[in-house]
Amino acid sequence: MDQRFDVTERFADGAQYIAGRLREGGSEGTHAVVDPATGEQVFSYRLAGTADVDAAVAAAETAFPEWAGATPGERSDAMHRFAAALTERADDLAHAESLQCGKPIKLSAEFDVPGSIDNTAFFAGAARHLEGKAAGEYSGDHTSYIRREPIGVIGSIAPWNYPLQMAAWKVLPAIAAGNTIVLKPAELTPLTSLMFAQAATEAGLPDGVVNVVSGTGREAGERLVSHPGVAMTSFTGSTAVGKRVAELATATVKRIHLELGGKAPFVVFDDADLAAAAHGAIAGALINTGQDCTAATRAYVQRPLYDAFVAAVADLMATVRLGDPFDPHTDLGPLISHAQRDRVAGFVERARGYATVVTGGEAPGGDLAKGAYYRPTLITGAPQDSEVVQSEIFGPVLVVLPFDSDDEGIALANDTPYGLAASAWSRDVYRTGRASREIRAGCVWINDHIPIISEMPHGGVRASGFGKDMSAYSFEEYTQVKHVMSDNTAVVRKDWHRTVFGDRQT
Ligand SMILES: NC(=O)c1ccc[n+]([C@@H]2O[C@H](COP(=O)([O-])OP(=O)(O)OC[C@H]3O[C@@H](n4cnc5c(N)ncnc54)[C@H](O)[C@@H]3O)[C@@H](O)[C@H]2O)c1
Ligand SMILES: C[N+](C)(C)CC=O
Repeated sequence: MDQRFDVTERFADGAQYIAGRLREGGSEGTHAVVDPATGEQVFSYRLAGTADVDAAVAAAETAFPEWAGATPGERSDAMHRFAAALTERADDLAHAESLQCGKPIKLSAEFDVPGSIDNTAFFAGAARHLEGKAAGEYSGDHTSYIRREPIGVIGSIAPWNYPLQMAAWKVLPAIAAGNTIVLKPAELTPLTSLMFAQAATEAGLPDGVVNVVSGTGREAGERLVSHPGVAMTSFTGSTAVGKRVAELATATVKRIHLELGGKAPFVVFDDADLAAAAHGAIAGALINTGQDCTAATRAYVQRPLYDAFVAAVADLMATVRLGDPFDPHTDLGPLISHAQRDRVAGFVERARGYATVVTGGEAPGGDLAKGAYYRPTLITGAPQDSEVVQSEIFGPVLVVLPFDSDDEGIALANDTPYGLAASAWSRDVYRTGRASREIRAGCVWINDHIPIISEMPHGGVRASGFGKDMSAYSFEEYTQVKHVMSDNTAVVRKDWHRTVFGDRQT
């Protein structure tokens, strides 16, 4: 463990952040945050029990009227201060993110943290842009107008792969719109969500606007989704858990937003820039050790480029530097846990029975043996209906398959239950245009794979869920539209009353 960041001291009061202060969880259980690069425990905390969730929801309910009643400009000012507070803490945030996830520090410092700060600044601006239809006399006798209102207390649940970014994506549009929130990060990775909430308080957001409960899905998560005081559930995680969350949220008629798993295709047409595509495949497949919902997982390469693409990707994979996440030269850190490493290895071992493991397919030895590391892995020859092509592996594994016609490439890209992201590689604008129209996904990149930006939405279709994170679309997810219709005629018996009462005099 890196000694520059004393987690135990920082979270000595506990890992629940309720009404503007840290406190111990009330569950019987404890949970250890483990540095996956070493297997050593970083921090142990008492998990949130259902009473902690209830207390957090109560704090959010108490804070709601004042926060919802603040002007958009006041909320915006507070969120600009929030962005500044995060900027001051950028190094600590990057450090904590790498410590709890095993992410290379260059990824935390150059992607996760600045991206989250930029999101905060974006939603500070979005707070002042409430969209609606024009007010007007649509019936002739009445003036109609739209109010865009906050929903209430939001209960959000996040995964472990990008804990800070996920906290930002859940919290920021919600509070910009005037809601208050209870966030449950994954139990493996609570640290940066807690620091994010602390920064909100330090920036002057009222106590109870942002609360964090650190607990398990079964106990804290299910209570949060079922809680009668929570008006909306927003969830990011696996499709399997998302289905359970949807069931629970539906039982209490909550609005739901589900960001679920992915199995992104990477379609390379025969006129593509081969070197660019091979580099893009490495970056897209290996970012965050492949633990990325939008990671390139299935490369479909048109036959004339297929052999050269496989060779180029295998060569590049051999140059990827696995190592200490805190070494600025490290490209690939460990997986989140030894259990996740073993899960990934299980997919690869089973694939040996029906496909070819071209490179990788093993954990490294030597100094890295105690961490949850796994070598970048390239698989060919897997049938389209096989497990490695159809299931989300969530590790540094890329499967490459050939295709012949453009029709076939697009059909194969669409042939999994998921629809989160995809990319198409070609120099021909008609081919990439067709791919962007016909591939069923929430995002299609052209000649790139992975970049995201605060102004544009992220979210899936089909088994990848529904709803949007980031952008003005996400802001709208966290507001509800109310129609106000005001009579202007001031007569007792209006024309339309005859539709109900007829012409009789009463
Ligand atoms: N679509 C996206 O934007 C996006 C982004 C990041 C990750 N993901 C997905 O997340 C998954 C990896 O993350 P994970 O392993 O943490 O996912 P997960 O579904 O196991 O857990 C996600 C969260 O749900 C909680 N949870 C578990 N069981 C629950 C229950 N019964 N009720 C309520 N909450 C429960 C967990 O504690 C965690 O906080 C992958 O499938 C990945 O694709 C999707
Ligand atoms: C958050 N994002 C889009 C970078 C990756 C999702 O796992």
